[in-house]
Amino acid sequence: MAKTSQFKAYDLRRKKLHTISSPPVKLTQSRLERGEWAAATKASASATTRPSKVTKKRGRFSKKAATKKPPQRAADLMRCAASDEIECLHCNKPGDDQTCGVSCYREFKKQHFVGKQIDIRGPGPMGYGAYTKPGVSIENGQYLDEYIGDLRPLKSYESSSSLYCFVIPQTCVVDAEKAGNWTRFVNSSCKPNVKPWADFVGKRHVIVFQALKDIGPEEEIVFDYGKAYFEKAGFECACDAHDRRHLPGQNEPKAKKAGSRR
Ligand SMILES: C[S@@+](CC[C@H](N)C(=O)[O-])C[C@H]1O[C@@H](n2cnc3c(N)ncnc32)[C@H](O)[C@@H]1O
Repeated sequence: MAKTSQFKAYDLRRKKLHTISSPPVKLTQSRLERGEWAAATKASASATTRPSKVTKKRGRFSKKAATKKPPQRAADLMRCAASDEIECLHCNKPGDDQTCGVSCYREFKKQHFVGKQIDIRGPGPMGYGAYTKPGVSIENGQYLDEYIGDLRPLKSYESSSSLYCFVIPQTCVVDAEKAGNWTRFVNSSCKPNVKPWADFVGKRHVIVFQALKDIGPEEEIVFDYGKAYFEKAGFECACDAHDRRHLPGQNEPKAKKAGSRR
């Protein structure tokens, strides 16, 4: 089971570090609630194998669906099938290469991830946010970290009210509402400085954040959640790239102040 602890945030107004009330809890790797997966697997198996008139007549029930086992561990779920169509972000070898595996994942984390160089600050108008620490800079193109959380069945996405979900196509939903790492605090902006990618490292599915530009010290890390996120959430984006609340991609950017140069 993934280790948990609590997040600390710096309150700029009170100039004090405080513990953010739980949830969320801090994770070092994604976690999976086995009961939830067992129930989802059972439900989808019974939906597939329920004998309709036609299937009963033919006596053909889906054996595969009936025998499908729920994942036991997060790592099992995130493992992707070896294939020459996917490339590891660390070794750049195709996924069916024997030398690519868990060591690529460990090395990639060690070489790139900047979690220790990030501060959580807030609460502010958008709740908490993630910032580079004083003196820390991140180069354009650098991978910052992996988005982790509770791994939920894909089917749960539509009915979920969580505003912390990423979908890994054909795999699962990563939901960081109750638990995750610092990336769960990354707010949305129409002027993003990072972008999340669904990719592969060491035969594992990952969602990784990559810098879109050089990021300076004490700068907020932000990405563009996209219009669909705000439509599902039922509120508009309040980022400061625009004068008023808006849906990403819809409104004109902030009007230039009188006298400002092009
Ligand atoms: C993934 S969380 C980001 C962390 C969050 N600020 C917190 O304190 O937990 C997404 C939530 O942050 C807030 N948020 C982030 N970016 C926003 C934006 N551009 N406009 C309005 N709300 C935003 C919304 O409440 C949204 O549901």
